[in-house]
Amino acid sequence: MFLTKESNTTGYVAWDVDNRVDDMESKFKVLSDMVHTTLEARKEHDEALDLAKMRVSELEHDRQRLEKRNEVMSADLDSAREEGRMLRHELEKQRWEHSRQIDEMERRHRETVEDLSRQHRTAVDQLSKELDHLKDEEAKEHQQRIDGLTRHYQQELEDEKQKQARELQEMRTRLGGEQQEMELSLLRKERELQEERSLSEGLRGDLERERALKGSLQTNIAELSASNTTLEAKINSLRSQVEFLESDSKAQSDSFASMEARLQEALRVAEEARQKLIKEETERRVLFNKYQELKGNIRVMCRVRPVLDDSEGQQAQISFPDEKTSSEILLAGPEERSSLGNVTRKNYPFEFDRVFVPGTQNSEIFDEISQLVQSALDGYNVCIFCYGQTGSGKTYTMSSADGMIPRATHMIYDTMNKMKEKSWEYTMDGSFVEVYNEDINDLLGGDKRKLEIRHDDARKQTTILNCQTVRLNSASTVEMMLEEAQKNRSVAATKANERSSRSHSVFILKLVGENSATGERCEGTLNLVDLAGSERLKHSQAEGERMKETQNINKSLSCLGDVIEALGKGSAHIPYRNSKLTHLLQYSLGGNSKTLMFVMVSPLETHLKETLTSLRFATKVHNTHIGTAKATKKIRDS
Ligand SMILES: Nc1ncnc2c1ncn2[C@@H]1O[C@H](COP(=O)(O)OP(=O)(O)OP(=O)(O)O)[C@@H](O)[C@H]1O
Repeated sequence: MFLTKESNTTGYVAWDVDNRVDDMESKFKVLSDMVHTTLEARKEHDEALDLAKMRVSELEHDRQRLEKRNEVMSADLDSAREEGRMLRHELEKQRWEHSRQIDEMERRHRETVEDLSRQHRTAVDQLSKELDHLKDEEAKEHQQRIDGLTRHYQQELEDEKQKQARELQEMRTRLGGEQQEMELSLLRKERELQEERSLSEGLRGDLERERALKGSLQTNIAELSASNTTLEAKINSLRSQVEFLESDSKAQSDSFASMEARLQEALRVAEEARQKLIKEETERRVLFNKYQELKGNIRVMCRVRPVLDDSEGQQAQISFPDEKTSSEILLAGPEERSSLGNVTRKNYPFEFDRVFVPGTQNSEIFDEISQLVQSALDGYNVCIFCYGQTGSGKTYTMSSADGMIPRATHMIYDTMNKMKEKSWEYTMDGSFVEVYNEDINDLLGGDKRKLEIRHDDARKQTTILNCQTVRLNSASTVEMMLEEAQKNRSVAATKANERSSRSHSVFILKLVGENSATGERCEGTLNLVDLAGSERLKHSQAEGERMKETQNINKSLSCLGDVIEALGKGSAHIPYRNSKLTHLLQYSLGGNSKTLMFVMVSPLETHLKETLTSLRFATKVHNTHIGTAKATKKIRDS
């Protein structure tokens, strides 16, 4: 193929010479620029080469200079080495010289020391000889002084002995006299005790007499009120006669005057009888409470419930040996098998203030405690407990329809009404609480706020803040109150009995009496306490809520025991605050109050162990003697 004018090769057009010349020229220019640049670079390289060459010759010069210096320095080093060797030699020489001198000095020093020690030993020997001599002299002198002092003190001792013997003799004589006097005063005291005993016997007699007197007074009152009625009838008939006779005759007016005089006389006799009655009542109170004090302020009674039906199981062997005093109970313990196979039973006798056999009715029980209810009316703080295992009859005794609570309130009403004749006006307020898991709950509903215990130390009274109190002014209010309490207790548990065995219930009656004639005022409290089932003391396998309950019941029952024990011992600190129950009953347990504990006993063989535990606890309480009670009574400021 040939290039033609029409050839259309990109950037190359044949026959376009001018363009090709321009192109060539520009290429040539580029080439000449390149040559020029290369030449300049070469010139620069040449210059750099010259410079390097110069530097090489400089370095060569330096190397030669350094070599020369090196030679000089190695010559110096050689001479220094030679010098070092000579110095070492010199040092060795010096060291040898020194050690020789040291040895020499040591030898001389040793000789000096030996010399000195020889001198020292001689001096010490000399001194010890002198010391021995001095010691001998001193010892002799001391011995002489000791001998002198011994003689002197022996003389003094002898004198003192004689003096003591004389004094002993005198004391013996004096003691003999005093002993005689003591024996005499002991005899006197015994006589006084005898007299006190006969006085107490006398008091008992007095009380009996007072009782008889009271009976006769009551008959007198009845007679007087009968004669009063007759007199009133007479007065009426006389009045009509007077009206009739007032027609004016002298005889009529005389007879009217004599009748008037007789009437006045009758009224005066009636007033005298009334005054005497008031006085007798005050005396009765004093004698009655003295009699109570003689019996002791903590009393324990035992009640055995009957077997309810055959399905209850085998009956335990319980007997009541002393029918006369009704104060003993004898239990045949569980069967024990000896190694020879003989079966025996141990006997467990217990004695209390009173033991009630299974058939006893609530009315009989109440007869026994009515005196304590009377004490509450007389201004004492009284506490009646029911203690025992579940199902032993606590609730039956305390709050069944004819239990102690309704009976006590009825008796109080009757007494309150009778006391009005003797110028006593009473008010009775009741509250009902339960202590469950160390919390106090209001069994009468209340306002659901937390209950708090408040003590008034001056009045020896306790109040429960936020607790509903009901003024009990009729028998029906008590029944309504008990119903309400039972309802609230049942709400708290599926079975009412279940709850009653797990909590303590406390029925509190506050009694305030005022006598308008004598100005006397008294404030008493009657607490009726149904305790939680005591067998829970043992059941510790319970869990959760039940475990908490069991622990709280255990705690409060053992605290009750501790409080009674501390009171019996007369301890300075009584641990009332260790449980809610004892804290609540603080003023109703102890020296200033009267306490009665009922220990309830089941008649069944299966409950034998629990029965023994309950009776042992009750015996501990029975053996406690608590000091004299005092009524909260004062004469009103006039
Ligand atoms: N003296 C008695 N005469 C007749 N029945 C009685 C007597 N004592 C108890 N009972 C009956 O025995 C049963 C158990 O008595 P109660 O509920 O009073 O026992 P409790 O000790 O209060 O038990 P808990 O600790 O569970 O409250 C009741 O059915 C009750 O009526």
